[in-house]
Amino acid sequence: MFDAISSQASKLVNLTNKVRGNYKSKTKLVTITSGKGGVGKSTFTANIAFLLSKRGFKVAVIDADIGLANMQVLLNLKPKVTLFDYIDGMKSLDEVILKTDYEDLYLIAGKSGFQYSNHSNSFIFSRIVQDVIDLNKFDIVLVDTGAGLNDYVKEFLSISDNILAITTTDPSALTDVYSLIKMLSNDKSKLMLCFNHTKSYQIGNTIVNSLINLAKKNRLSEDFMVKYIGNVSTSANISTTGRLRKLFTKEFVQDDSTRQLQVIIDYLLKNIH
Ligand SMILES: Nc1ncnc2c1ncn2[C@@H]1O[C@H](COP(=O)(O)OP(=O)(O)OP(=O)(O)O)[C@@H](O)[C@H]1O
Repeated sequence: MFDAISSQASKLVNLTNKVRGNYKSKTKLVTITSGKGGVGKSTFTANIAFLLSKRGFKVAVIDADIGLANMQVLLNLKPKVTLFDYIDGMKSLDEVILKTDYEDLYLIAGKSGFQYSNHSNSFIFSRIVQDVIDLNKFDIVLVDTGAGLNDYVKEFLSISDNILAITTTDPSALTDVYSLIKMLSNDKSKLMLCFNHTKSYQIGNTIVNSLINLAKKNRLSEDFMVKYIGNVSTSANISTTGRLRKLFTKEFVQDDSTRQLQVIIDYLLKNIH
């Protein structure tokens, strides 16, 4: 299934490239996902976006968690327009790119309670990502996918080469991450992986090595690389700021968790293309 979606996606990208000629946007795309729900994916996305903007990059977040969008809560916005208004042709792209209270940080909001069946899966969602890239206005676009591996998530993954997965050490989260690895190994070159609710960097490293060994044992593609890029501890400041619609990386600059996320940003900036 992913193969089919992926080959459909690359056809679409080739077609768009032809129309665009040799023009290449400066915008880099990073897609943030998780196998299991509730592991902290949206919290990571919002705070990574903020830290990137503080480092001087112009950043747009696309809330692609179709049906369960909550990025607007973390970024403290009450959007009247969402990506669906653009997809349905009711608003222009500029009209759905919302300025947040944070300098150089923009949001294209999703919509909670959206019914999957309203839109058939025909690459209408991921096209907005390509259109934002084509604007050539942002340095980095972060796409926050839903949890799990439904067709919408697969669609967003298929158009991205920089994929970051968030997991915890929980066995069910690891099982889901391994399913993600298995799927991506068919036609991607790498997955960046980081651990939330994980105090020690070393624990994450040990688990990633076990996942790599399992992949070898199951003869997944040898060209596919899983790259461990860091960990974030459990912190009461993270849950509290989330509840207050604030960002822990802004409110608690010196916290361990903020420093840990900065390490992840360092890796991202050196390795995304
Ligand atoms: N390291 C952490 N320490 C303490 N609380 C955390 C941490 N990471 C996330 N949380 C809290 O866990 C909850 C779930 O986080 P979040 O909404 O980011 O997860 P998610 O993976 O995006 O969930 P979903 O699958 O529903 O989109 C939130 O209340 C958040 O504040």
